[in-house]
Amino acid sequence: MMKLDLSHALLKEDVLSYQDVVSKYHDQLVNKTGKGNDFTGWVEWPNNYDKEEFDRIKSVAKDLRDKCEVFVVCGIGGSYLGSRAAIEMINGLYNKDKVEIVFMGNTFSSSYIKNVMDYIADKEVCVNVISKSGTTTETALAFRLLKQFMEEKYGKEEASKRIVATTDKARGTLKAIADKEGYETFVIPDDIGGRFSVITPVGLLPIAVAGIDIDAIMSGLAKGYKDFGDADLNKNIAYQYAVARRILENQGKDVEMLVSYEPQMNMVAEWWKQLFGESEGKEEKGNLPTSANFSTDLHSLGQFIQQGKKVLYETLLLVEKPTSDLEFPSDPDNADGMNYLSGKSVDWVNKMACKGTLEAHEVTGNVPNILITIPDMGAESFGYMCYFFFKACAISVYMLGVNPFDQPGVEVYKKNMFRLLGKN
Ligand SMILES: O=P(O)(O)OC[C@H]1O[C@](O)(CO)[C@@H](O)[C@@H]1O
Repeated sequence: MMKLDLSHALLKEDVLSYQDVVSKYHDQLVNKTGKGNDFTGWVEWPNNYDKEEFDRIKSVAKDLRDKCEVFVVCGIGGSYLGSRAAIEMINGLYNKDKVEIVFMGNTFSSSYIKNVMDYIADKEVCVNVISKSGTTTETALAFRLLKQFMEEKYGKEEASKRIVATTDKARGTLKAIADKEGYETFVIPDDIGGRFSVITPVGLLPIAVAGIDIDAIMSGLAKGYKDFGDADLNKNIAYQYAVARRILENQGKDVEMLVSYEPQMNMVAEWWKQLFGESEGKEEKGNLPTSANFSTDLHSLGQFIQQGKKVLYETLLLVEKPTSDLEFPSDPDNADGMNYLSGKSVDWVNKMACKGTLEAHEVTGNVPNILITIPDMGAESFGYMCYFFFKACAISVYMLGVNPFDQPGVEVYKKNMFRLLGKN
């Protein structure tokens, strides 16, 4: 389903020579003996997720789809990136589905928040507020505004039927509010951290409300579980990718740029950045995860990649089959001189741009390229890809000697902000 090609990665070490270290960390991950083992619930999730809750997600989503034109997802970080990534990847950027998904709670920007509130004012609205901790300030601030908006628009009783809370089973102020107001609730498992939570109700409810087949996501996840479950590096491309990242870091490459040639994959890159950035950016270690969309960004960042400081490697996240394609027309005048492409498919042009760029960056620019190819941008591929990156991330970060599953550094800004806001 997915392919990994390391032949353009300019690796100076053999990936397979890392078998012993990979086996050690694989054992720690699956036996829950490694760092942060309290947060490895995602490993077995494809087998042991709560099937009753899963069915409830589908029926609640159907209900919400009947009720609303706009579904507001209120969350930040892992509590919104995964669902947005899936929805944009699978549905595309200008989707004509009857329900529009809008994101809030991911910023303090008053301009953005007001913009959303004005936009939804005269529409039929339902809300999903999502927070594992139940105390995240961006989400809490936006949700208070949304709650008041919903109660003014629909009255308290109807509003409470249109708001769904996804949060911890017992902790946090969001759980207390949900209980008091009688909201439908979904639980974020204790042992799955935010950046791994797209495969739980956190991601699955908004994705289902967007009309996407979440059974297909879980089936892709199960296939990923099977294909990326082997400690043997020869058989596990997720682990090969994990090792290649570390080898490139040893070669002085401190920045990993995830590159896609599909604009609807941009949010997948944002999701991937949180996954790798929060997992490995600790103890002054780790690659900086960044991203670009080609060919668009070849006209901005392309110059740096080709000839700038040699700090980065590219990880191309390629799509074999586009969601749709079109044939380039001929024009008898040929005033634009583009007839050389007449009859060709636009996706073929995109793929030739990719081929030419790979050669330019790798051969002329000496920039290593890791190639990951997914078959399409469907729901099953999304689930499969999630499991690939989860496993790769865990092993790659264990190889750095740090805990992949915490994020202590994020607290520093929060502490300063609370002091300035006068919170006690
Ligand atoms: O779901 P919560 O608890 O609101 O957290 C949102 C995000 O904030 C962080 O905790 C960082 O502060 C992320 O790890 C998390 O995904």
